[in-house]
Amino acid sequence: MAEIKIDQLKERQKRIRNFSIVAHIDHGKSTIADRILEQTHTVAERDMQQQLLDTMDLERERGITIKLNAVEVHYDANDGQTYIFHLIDTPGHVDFSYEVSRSLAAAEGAILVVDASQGVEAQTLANVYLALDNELEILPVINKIDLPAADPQKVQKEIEDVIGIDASGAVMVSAKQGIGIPELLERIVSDFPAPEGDLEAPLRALIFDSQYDSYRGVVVNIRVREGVVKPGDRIKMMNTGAEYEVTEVGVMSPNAQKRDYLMAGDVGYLTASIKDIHTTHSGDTITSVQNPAQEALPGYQPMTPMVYSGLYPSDNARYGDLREALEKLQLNDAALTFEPETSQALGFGYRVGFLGLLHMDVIQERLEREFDLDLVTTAPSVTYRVKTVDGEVLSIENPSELPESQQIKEIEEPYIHAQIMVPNEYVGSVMELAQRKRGEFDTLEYLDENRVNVKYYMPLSEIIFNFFDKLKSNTRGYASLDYDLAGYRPSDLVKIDILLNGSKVDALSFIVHRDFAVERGRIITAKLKEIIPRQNFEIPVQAAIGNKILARTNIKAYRKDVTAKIHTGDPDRRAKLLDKQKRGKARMKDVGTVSVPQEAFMAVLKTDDDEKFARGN
Ligand SMILES: Nc1nc2c(ncn2[C@@H]2O[C@H](COP(=O)(O)OP(=O)(O)OP(=O)(O)O)[C@@H](O)[C@H]2O)c(=O)[nH]1
Repeated sequence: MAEIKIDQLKERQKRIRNFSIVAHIDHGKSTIADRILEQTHTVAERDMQQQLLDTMDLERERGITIKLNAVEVHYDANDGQTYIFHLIDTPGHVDFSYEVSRSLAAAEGAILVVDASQGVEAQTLANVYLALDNELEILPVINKIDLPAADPQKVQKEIEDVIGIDASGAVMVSAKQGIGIPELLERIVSDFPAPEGDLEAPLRALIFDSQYDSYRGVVVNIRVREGVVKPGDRIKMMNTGAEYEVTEVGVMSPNAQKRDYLMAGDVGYLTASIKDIHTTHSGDTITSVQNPAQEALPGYQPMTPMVYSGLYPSDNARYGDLREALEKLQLNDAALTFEPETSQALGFGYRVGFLGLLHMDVIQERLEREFDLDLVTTAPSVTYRVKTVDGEVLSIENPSELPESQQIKEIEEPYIHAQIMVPNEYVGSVMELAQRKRGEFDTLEYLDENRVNVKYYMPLSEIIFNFFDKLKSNTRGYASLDYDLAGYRPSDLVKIDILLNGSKVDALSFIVHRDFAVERGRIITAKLKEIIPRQNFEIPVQAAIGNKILARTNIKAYRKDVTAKIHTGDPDRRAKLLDKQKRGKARMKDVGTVSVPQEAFMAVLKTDDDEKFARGN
């Protein structure tokens, strides 16, 4: 490779713009990103497909962004120069806000997208504060101006009143119809600063993500802060101390493109035949072995999982595969934590920490799809803090580990501070729901004449059990929610054990407020009766606190052969049914003498839906 000329690099650096797009979910980030790729001819028209940056199948299927994605785009501006954009798309769901904060740390600017018909929502605020914390330049964009319900002027005023930033120059866009995109591209050049960063200083590059590739080893995504890195350089991870020789550097555009070098200001990837996944951590700094930097860059704050659940392979022999899969996923998902645990009912598995139920769902699905695992998952639980009579303080992530009640002095549970933005007319039903979920009212603020921000303190455990879905359905989809952890508070909590055929099934235990204990006990036994298939003996299902039985029902003896009724002789149909039955079996766990399907372990999550039936209204 020809020698790198520093003057040329300096010239190039002035033409770089690194920015991220932040918004509330569904306000149109991914569509705007698609339009930018299209109008800069980064993707040939024939290859253009919707949501181009959502590369995971899962993202496309669900229409949501899960992972951040960084893409290099070349833009020929009106001033005759070609600019290099690094566009970092980010997720909007509250569970993935850690991805947002990591991408913001790699950018100088943030495009703030607000839907012209919806206005400022809870995650608009949360994300814009993250951007302001990272000292990013903010460019407001009002999207979906084509919608009949669009009111851009009102939204402009709302951005100023609620967020407190100048929105007079907001770019008016319809990503769907391509309106306003040329102006947006010009404004990226004029409003966002070029990156700074000494090109001649020792290399310092922040790792913001990585993936495992079985051929090339770990592919590390970096933002270069200082210096230059190129193939052949010897590099060192400053925290883990591991050293490697760089084999390739490049950028995503949107597919991988090799480059001769990456320099201060660039966002790209690097490979170095890294086979040991334990040496590469998001938030670590890469430096040069020959000319090392003195100090690492500030990393990321470690994430605190909100919920824990037990993950067990259906086939116990695949315990090792599950560990390997979790380790590989962790590379790509810094918020994932796990520790081995054993269950009498389920055998060897892991207690895995997640940022929320969507995160849990996504991880579970990725494990099954990308690593071909069949999993049994236990119901999620928050971390309880237990003070014992001996003066010990225990952290309990698995309900079955709660000590006997006579050992417990006090149980504390995590609370959150929730902000719920909602039109006036729904305030009543939001408050009713929050109250029912043991919420404690904090304040109510008017956003404008017809929208309100309602704030509550609530137990986290109530939020994870369907609160968001309920909030949405009670407000016809208008409410948006954001929350922060707000410490621990003592609560009158009890553990409910479930007994099948007289034996306690540890993986089915759960913790609940004493006031709801009997009701939940009844609902869950009824649910389990529905879910667990009849067997050739009668199975009593009981819910108990200690030795006290709260509820009991029986699953009658009976064995059903689903194919017996098919007299058509259609071998295809018969084969299909048998196949379905077989696949269903893979998800069964033999617990003592009873076969329990996966669904049963999640039944406690569903108990909430049936509360109104239990109450008879
Ligand atoms: N009418 C109209 N619809 C739009 C416009 N921009 C985006 N949409 C639609 O709004 C929906 C959400 O758009 P996305 O781009 O997926 O939103 P997002 O903010 O990236 O969502 P997440 O990736 O899930 O956070 C999609 O159905 C888009 O087709 C627009 O300018 N006008």
